[in-house]
Amino acid sequence: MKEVLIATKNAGKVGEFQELFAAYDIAVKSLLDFDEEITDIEETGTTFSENAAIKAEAAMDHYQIPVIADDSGLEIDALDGAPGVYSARYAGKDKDDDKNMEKVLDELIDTPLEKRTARFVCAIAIARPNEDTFVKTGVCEGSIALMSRGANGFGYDPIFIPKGSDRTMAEHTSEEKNSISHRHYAILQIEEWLKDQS
Ligand SMILES: O=c1nc[nH]c2c1ncn2[C@H]1C[C@H](O)[C@@H](COP(=O)(O)OP(=O)(O)OP(=O)(O)O)O1
Ligand SMILES: [Mg+2]
Repeated sequence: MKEVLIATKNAGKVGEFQELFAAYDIAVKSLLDFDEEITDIEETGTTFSENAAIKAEAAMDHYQIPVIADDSGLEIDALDGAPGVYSARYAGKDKDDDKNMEKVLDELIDTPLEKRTARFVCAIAIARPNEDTFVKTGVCEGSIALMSRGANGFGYDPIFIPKGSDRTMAEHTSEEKNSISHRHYAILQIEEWLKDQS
């Protein structure tokens, strides 16, 4: 089975890529599998696409193999698109999912349900030695719940209700999430490349 390196240290993402790439017969390795630390890659871009390319290229430069990176996050309309590219570090550098969700819920405390529209965005970059990097994006529309519910998934899943559902993403099974997620839609756009790998 072919193996692909995902330049991420987020175990939640790794698990989803493992599930989603199984359909292409591709096994997943991540930066969590290497003892040797590639120093924390700084996400200095202003868009998900820029940050995905930065992460993929940094790891590709280091290992000299094709690398995939995922930069993703939550855009909330009532907060002018925040937390956006700052999703992981919204409540501070320690990247605490619970604190991040609490901050969002606090900021939306006076915002009624119909004005809590939001979306998950996922940019996936593929960087290869001596070739141009390309980036594709997927989106999952929804809204922010009034309180956190559910235990599946990761990140902001307990406060995100996908459009058309009455459950939070964290109340969806992984199979359900993987058929509607921003990550799923981004991966559909790199299908050709994935099929060439296996
Ligand atoms: O499916 C998702 N369900 C819930 N939350 C999600 C999802 N996808 C991204 N998110 C949130 C988590 C984190 O707050 C931010 C990603 O930030 P992002 O910089 O891309 O990832 P990260 O720093 O955790 O790991 P890394 O940069 O090593 O890939 O958006
Ligand atoms: Mg990050």
